[in-house]
Amino acid sequence: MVLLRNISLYQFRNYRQATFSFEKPVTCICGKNGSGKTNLLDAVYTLCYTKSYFSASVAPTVMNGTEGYRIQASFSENAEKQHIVSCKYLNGKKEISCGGLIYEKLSDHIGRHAAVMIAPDDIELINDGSELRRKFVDGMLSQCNRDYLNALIDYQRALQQRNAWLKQYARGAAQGNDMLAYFDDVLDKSGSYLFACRREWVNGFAPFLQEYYALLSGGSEQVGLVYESDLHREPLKQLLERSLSEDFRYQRTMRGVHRDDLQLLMNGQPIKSYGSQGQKKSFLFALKLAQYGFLKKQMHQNPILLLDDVFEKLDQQRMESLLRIIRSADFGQVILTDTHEERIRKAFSGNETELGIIRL
Ligand SMILES: Nc1ncnc2c1ncn2[C@@H]1O[C@H](COP(=O)(O)OP(=O)(O)OP(=O)(O)O)[C@@H](O)[C@H]1O
Repeated sequence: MVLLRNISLYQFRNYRQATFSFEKPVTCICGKNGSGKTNLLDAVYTLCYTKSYFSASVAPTVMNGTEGYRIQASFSENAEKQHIVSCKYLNGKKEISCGGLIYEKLSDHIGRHAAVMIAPDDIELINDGSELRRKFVDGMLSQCNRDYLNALIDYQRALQQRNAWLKQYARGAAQGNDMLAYFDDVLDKSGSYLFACRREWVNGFAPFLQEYYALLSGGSEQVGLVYESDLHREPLKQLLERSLSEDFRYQRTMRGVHRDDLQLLMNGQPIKSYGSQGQKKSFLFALKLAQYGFLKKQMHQNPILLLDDVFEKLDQQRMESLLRIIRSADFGQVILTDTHEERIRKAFSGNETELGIIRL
């Protein structure tokens, strides 16, 4: 099992310079509000995914008043085999290396180390629009399928270029349909592949979701998910041709896999509209644990589970269920944060040897 052994942060968020060790299967980062617990989890996430979980742009992750950051961590596969992963950001350029080799493209690092984060604002995955759910699926599939990641990059680039072309055309600054035909070819090839992968993914993912929901809630509700896409009815090429007049009118591409969504269902009804707050929480945790189960199966490695402040928001029964699940043999390294050290110690009483504490 791959384990994170230690991590050093330099000018990352509130850390000028700090090093932390992880010696136990479960590590709890304890400290007062604003002491940097979430930032430390985010540093671990950044080393796995090449970017922050919490900030879309890099600027907020660089310590105020400085020009860049460095995060470096040691991972071990067994007692003899260790390797260093390093992420450096300076003057607008990010560089990642693994085992001393610098990646040509940051995306080449995706899939090397898996992590799953559960954070308080994640409930948006259920309540907000489709973009977050697409990102959730894309993040998961990009981790375990390089062709998916490449197709996603191609699709997004062609989509941006097509939208820019449509705007130029409306201003009279672009002519001819050669470029449009080229964009449509790229969108068709990459988009059709994304669609096929997402359709297959739903079938593999759903059993994990159902299993973890039942374990967490102990309830009798049936949960499920439906992949919604126009491509179920029509090939992408045809769809793009048919919606072209609409695209010209709105100056952007109105149809395609960038409009796909996931319907999250409880007893056949959308959980967003019908679920109680408690059911939504259980659903969210089940989604994330299913992400863990799916990645583990596809990548043949235990992702690192990162739990930010989750016990604060859970009732006693869900907290106990979650602890039982993450301490089972299916789960590897867990790093969590809590303001109350006592709460965590109590939760682990009888299993103290599993628990390490980092005090900030
Ligand atoms: N780029 C940055 N430069 C300097 N400080 C930063 C930067 N980004 C965030 N911080 C500081 O980090 C602190 C927040 O850290 P973090 O969110 O990790 O705290 P926390 O311990 O998780 O808190 P809580 O228990 O409230 O969730 C804040 O004091 C914030 O001002």
